[in-house]
Amino acid sequence: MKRMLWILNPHAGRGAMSGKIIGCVTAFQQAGYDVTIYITQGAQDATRVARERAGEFDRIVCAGGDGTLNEVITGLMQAETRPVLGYVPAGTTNDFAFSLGISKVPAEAAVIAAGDTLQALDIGRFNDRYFNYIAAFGAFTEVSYETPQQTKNIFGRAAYIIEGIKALTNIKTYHIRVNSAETQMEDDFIYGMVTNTVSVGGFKTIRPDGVALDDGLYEVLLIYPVENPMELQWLANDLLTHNVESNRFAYFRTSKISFSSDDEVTWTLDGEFGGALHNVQITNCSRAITFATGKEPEGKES
Ligand SMILES: Nc1ncnc2c1ncn2[C@@H]1O[C@H](COP(=O)(O)OP(=O)(O)OP(=O)(O)O)[C@@H](O)[C@H]1O
Repeated sequence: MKRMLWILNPHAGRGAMSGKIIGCVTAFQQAGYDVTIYITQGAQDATRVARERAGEFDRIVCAGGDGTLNEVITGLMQAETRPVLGYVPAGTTNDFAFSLGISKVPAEAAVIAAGDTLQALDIGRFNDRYFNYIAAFGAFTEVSYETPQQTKNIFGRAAYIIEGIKALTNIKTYHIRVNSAETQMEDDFIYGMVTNTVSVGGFKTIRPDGVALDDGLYEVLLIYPVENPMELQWLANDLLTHNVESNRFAYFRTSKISFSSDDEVTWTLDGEFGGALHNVQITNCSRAITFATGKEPEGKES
């Protein structure tokens, strides 16, 4: 029999998994798996268990929100062998899962998690940590925790965030040196994000050729300071209309990028606190994780 480790955060999504476990385990067993369930006991427990036990199983399935998924992926990145990863979303937002066509209904997600539709995913290495879909800094990073599902892409997401902070008067500016093979700059920024676009709830991409989750590239968006509410409005418009020629932000794609600053910059990784840091090195670990997904994972839906 195939062996599965199911790592489950009992508190994710305010206990969203309670009452759903029988349906999920049934789906796993019907797919031919002998299931071991591990209930996480606190922060970082999912990372430890994934790292230590990955080699014992044919598949690992995570049930939780973005935070738990991030922890499991971190554990897999640190493990010697990496079994296929399945995901039963049980958080409050689940941007990442929906962009991969994974069902909101746990028993349906379990069928996908145990299924044979597989997709390689790029994983971001962020100093000695990892992220699945987004690393961001700036004044609005708390807001980005709550990005709604209808936000379709990197620009839409940023524009939404900016809409949300129009009432704020003091937007902090960060002086940062940015270095990648494609771009070197030193400037003031109010916000920045490095993201695997499609996975930020983004079914549409700004490039007609589409953006893949396994192309080894991240999209980088760095927003320059705004002086007044009118400029903030123009910035939001440029983002919403995908005006990549705008001089209000810098936008490019890269596989490796570093940020350094004299002052500490607070980052978020997949919506969780990523640290207050002077130096950040981000590398795209191309196709590092094989993920069990639903249908049509990229660029097809809206
Ligand atoms: N037994 C536990 N008790 C308390 N916290 C836990 C436990 N197990 C895991 N955690 C922590 O809970 C954190 C939040 O989980 P997660 O992000 O998956 O759920 P969520 O916050 O409800 O979902 P979302 O982030 O999608 O809104 C994880 O980062 C993890 O460290």
